[in-house]
Amino acid sequence: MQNESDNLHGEMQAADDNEVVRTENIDWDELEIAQDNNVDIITESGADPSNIFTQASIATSLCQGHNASWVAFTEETGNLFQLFMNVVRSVAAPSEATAGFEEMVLGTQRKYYMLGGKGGVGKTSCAASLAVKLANNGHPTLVVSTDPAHSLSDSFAQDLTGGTLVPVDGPYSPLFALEINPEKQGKNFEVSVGEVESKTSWMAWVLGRLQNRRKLNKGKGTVWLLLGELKLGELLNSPPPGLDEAIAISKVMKFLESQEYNMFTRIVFDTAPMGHTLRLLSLPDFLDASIGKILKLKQKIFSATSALKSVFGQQENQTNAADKLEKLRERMIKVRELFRDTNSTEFVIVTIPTVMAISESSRLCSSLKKDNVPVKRLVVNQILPPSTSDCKFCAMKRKDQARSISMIKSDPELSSLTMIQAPLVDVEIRGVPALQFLGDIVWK
Ligand SMILES: Nc1ncnc2c1ncn2[C@@H]1O[C@H](COP(=O)(O)OP(=O)(O)OP(=O)(O)O)[C@@H](O)[C@H]1O
Repeated sequence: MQNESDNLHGEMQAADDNEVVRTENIDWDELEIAQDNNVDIITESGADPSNIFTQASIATSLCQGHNASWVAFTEETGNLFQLFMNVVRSVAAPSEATAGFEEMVLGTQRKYYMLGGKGGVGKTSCAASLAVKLANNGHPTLVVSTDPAHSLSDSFAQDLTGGTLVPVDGPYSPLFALEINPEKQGKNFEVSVGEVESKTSWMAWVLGRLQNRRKLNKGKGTVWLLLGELKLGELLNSPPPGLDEAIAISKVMKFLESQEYNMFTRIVFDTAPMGHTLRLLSLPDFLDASIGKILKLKQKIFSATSALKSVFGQQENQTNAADKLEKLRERMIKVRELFRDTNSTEFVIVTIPTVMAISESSRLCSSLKKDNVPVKRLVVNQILPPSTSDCKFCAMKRKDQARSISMIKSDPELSSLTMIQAPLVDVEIRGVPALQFLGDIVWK
């Protein structure tokens, strides 16, 4: 088998442009070699019908935007190309509404797409396939995972774990991917808060001593009281849910402002499972309250008398820590604004056709709307493709899925969204050609 595969690779690499190579089966790697070498492939797939979908999947990818073409046939049935293409068409177009991809691709001003939903529904595959499609349609694109359980590396079949932008090979326009570790960002926040806390505790102690000795007037006593009220330890011990991800997103926003990265016209976020994302949305209000206190305190301390200034020999460090927090708060406000900006941002909910997933998606949708987050599209992923010969299990599953889809249609929150139905495919969605294939089905 290994030899057969090696032979095929060699044959395709050695082939001249538009030469025809015959093979029984090709996989994604071979497909890439064929594309690179502009080789036409004839797949003699045998009479095994279970092979048809895989071959059809490869066929659509191969024919998309490349000079290579694809034909499959068996000796028994003759030319199966038409049959395969029919399968592709029926599987690729189960949806009643299209995703409105034309609108997503329109314009050169920067747009952000946040994909979110319950864990395991296919958020990452949908986000990565959207990024590939946007890049293939002329947009320099960045895809970022802020989900602590990253699967973007697996999806692109590339190591993206370094926390830096990694170029993805394949699409026509530049595509970069980034896995950002939200927990690490959260830790940096703890350090900043910790710095302020240790300094303020120390100052509180000094101020208390001074006040006891009646060296402070009433006004400075107020500063002392304020210090006591801060309770920064609480902030540290129980950081607000979603903080990690909020910081991660704000970091991305920060570097996107720099000239080096302003070429990106589409940014796709693969967000953490929806609980986190939801709580993230209320975060800036929390930060306003908590960091606001720190900032107020900073102003009070800085307007203190020169006698106090001499006491605070470490004023410089304290300023840095408070400044860091102030900057963080400003960035958080930007994230909140970004989440709510209808012109530049859209939150796409990804779900699967089960009652549980749809109920959760409905709650997510309701919260997003309440928070004024623009949400227009709902991807219902992993729908069983049409079949004429269902086993009992598949027939039951199909019935369940149909019921779930009608539930969406009558759901008060979800029914107003554009529903994009994406089929469950029988190949693993892994690597750029596979993502391109999925993208062409989902994002139309
Ligand atoms: N339409 C589909 N057909 C077949 N397999 C799919 C489809 N969509 C996703 N998958 C597969 O399902 C698995 C989970 O997908 P993915 O990682 O995209 O989900 P996720 O929602 O991002 O999960 P997590 O929250 O755990 O990161 C992967 O193995 C992926 O290849």
